Amino acid sequence: MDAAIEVADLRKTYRGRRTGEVRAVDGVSFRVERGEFFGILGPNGAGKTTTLEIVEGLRRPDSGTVRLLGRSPWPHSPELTGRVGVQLQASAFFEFLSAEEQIETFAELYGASKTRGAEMLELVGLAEHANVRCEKLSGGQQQRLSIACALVGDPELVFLDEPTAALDPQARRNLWDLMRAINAEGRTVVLTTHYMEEAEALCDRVAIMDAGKIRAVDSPAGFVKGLDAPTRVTVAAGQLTGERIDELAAGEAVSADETTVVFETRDPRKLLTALASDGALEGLAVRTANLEDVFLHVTGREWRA
Ligand SMILES: Nc1ncnc2c1ncn2[C@@H]1O[C@H](COP(=O)(O)OP(=O)(O)OP(=O)(O)O)[C@@H](O)[C@H]1O
Repeated sequence: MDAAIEVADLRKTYRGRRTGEVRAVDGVSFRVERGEFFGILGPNGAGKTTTLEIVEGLRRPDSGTVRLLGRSPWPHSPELTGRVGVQLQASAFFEFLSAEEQIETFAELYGASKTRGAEMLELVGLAEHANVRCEKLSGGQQQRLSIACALVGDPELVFLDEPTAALDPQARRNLWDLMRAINAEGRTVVLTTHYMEEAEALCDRVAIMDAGKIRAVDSPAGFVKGLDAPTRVTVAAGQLTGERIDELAAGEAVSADETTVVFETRDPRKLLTALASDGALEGLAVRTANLEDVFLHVTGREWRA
């Protein structure tokens, strides 16, 4: 079976009078398997949206090739229409339509039934707001409606471009559950995000993008493991003697001041067991490496989303 997406050496340069030349996409290649939850993670301006638009067939690259479910998305391929769902920005809605009218418009476009439209509103938790005009929906509700519209044609592959941008934490978590459910149904999901924890929580694999290039692709756990970074274990000072601190550090890095003792260990389980038996767990905080550390390692720059 063909891969869901195969992208080879994509390039796109924008030329503006004020901005000059911007190499938005600068030699991007990646492959997404069917059923995968694939993330493109990068700070603002990294080139995520441009990449996605090219892959979706909405924008033409200067060079490079894209295969979407085994076909070229450019020029427009009618065979891909129902098979691929693209989440449009909520601002693309007709604001005077109700949620129900909006999804029915999309359903018609994709040749889906009105019933399917109603089911999708139900799925994203908007059934009770079916008669509310789009402009009156909250930000989170509009994002959910745009996801419902992307799903109405029953696509195999769904593109979501920063779906949780500007949402409050609760609305974001709700959308995470929805995205997980969409993927669990067997659909391939491609998500762009500049939220580290979102990529970490949802994606099977993540492409880290910066300045028009994909710097690395791996699973979140694979990235962190590859870093081989120590775990930082912090406890409140005053619970351990200096001698005991050295003993527990067992030759690994440790720092102490008046308020805290910070161990950097590659064997956190052993250290935590020892701290527990010493009764020295007050103020305990454990921090393992995360994608932020990975970004720094991969790009040489601090994360600046
Ligand atoms: N239509 C355009 N004309 C000129 N420059 C553009 C255009 N669209 C994007 N750019 C520039 O190309 C670069 C990549 O933008 P793009 O929107 O693809 O990045 P992004 O990673 O999606 O960022 P964001 O999260 O801010 O949308 C940026 O420097 C941006 O200013």
